[in-house]
Amino acid sequence: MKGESSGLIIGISIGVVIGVLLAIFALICLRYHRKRSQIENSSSRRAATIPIRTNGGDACTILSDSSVGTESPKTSGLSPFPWWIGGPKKANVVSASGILEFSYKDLQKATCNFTNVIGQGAFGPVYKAQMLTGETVAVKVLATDSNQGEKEFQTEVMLLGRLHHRNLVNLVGYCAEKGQHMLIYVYMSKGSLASHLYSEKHEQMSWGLRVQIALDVARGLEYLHDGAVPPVIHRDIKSSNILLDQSMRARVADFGLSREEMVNGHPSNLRGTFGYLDPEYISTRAFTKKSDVYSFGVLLFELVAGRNPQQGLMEYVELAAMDTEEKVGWEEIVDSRLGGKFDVQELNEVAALAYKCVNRAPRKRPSMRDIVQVLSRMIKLRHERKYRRHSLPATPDEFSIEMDPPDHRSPMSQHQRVESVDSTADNTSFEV
Ligand SMILES: Nc1ncnc2c1ncn2[C@@H]1O[C@H](COP(=O)(O)OP(=O)(O)OP(=O)(O)O)[C@@H](O)[C@H]1O
Repeated sequence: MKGESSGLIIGISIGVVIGVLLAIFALICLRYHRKRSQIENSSSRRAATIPIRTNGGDACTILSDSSVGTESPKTSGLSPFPWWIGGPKKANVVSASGILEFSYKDLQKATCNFTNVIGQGAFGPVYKAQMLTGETVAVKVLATDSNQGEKEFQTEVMLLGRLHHRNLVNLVGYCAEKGQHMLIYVYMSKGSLASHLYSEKHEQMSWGLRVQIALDVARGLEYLHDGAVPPVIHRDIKSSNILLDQSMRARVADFGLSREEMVNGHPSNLRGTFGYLDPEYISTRAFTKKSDVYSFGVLLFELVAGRNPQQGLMEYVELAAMDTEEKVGWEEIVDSRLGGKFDVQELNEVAALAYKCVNRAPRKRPSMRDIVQVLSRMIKLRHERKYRRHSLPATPDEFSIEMDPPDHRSPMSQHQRVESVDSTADNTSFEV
């Protein structure tokens, strides 16, 4: 009798254990299917809503529409962040916007316990992170004293995640753990335009490169103003927010972040950076696309003159403008470090364009689309001149034209560059 009852107890126990195991298994299967369909939904939702420009070479190659698969990035070769395949398990959850969520632990490892500082901004420090796959990203840790709540942060990430362009420093992921908010961006190995303009440790930038950078920035802004849905106003265009990649192509950083300009540690109710701020915005407090155009105009003058807008650049420009006649006479302000190696006509056109951008009356300023047309036409003409020079004997005054710096880009990216010049060929007749 005793033996029978203990047999019964053992039988019931085994039954219960098997039952529990089966229930756990069923739960795991259910969760797996739910997660899979969630990822599929988010991917297809994203594919349908991301405003991706396909004209010319402007479509982003990192997170483009075609790179978004319907599988989890863990297993799919069509991951929105392809190099992450096979990375640590917890780190690649896809959020609703299609942006990857990284784990704090992995970022801690990748940044050598947050010691690889590459910069410090008003939001907080920026770290270089070496991922296990060998890829490098930049991790921006947002200040913990920020008032931004979890929900606002997720909303911001979702909004940022929609914006992709080859002239933007694209957001690739985020981390919201241990009370920290971090944004993970494409790593720009050559640092900021400001450091190239003002730091002794960099080589001087040629005139040709400066115009190319201006066009890259203009294209990034044109996308934000006219390509993104809804449109985005940058609000803080300045040389430290322009970052350069390995081949010195420029991308606009820090777009879409909500932040107030701090004065002595207190919010000033103004957003942007002194020296680049549209005077109209200062008086009306209304920031428009044309306020970005104003800041872009200041940036153009900065590229021409190699002077810091926070150290009297615009006063210097206003003085010089007294001796100019639209597209004539701007040589006076050119950066002496160019050693006279610049195309006089291009210089005058760029300066005249910049002067239109900083017009006190916003409606008289050109749009970013107009600006892209003027700059791309200038580069196209330069290419044509270069081509002609190769096929005809050079005339004496052509010797003063500065050649483009040698292009160290890959054959693929060189091809894209030619495409981007050609893509504007049909609509380059606009004159600002
Ligand atoms: N994606 C990136 N790749 C490489 N370096 C970066 C990247 N993002 C930022 N940095 C570096 O970190 C620095 C600080 O960047 P951050 O955007 O936080 O501040 P900032 O633009 O310099 O100033 P502010 O916050 O006042 O706008 C940059 O100047 C740059 O040198």
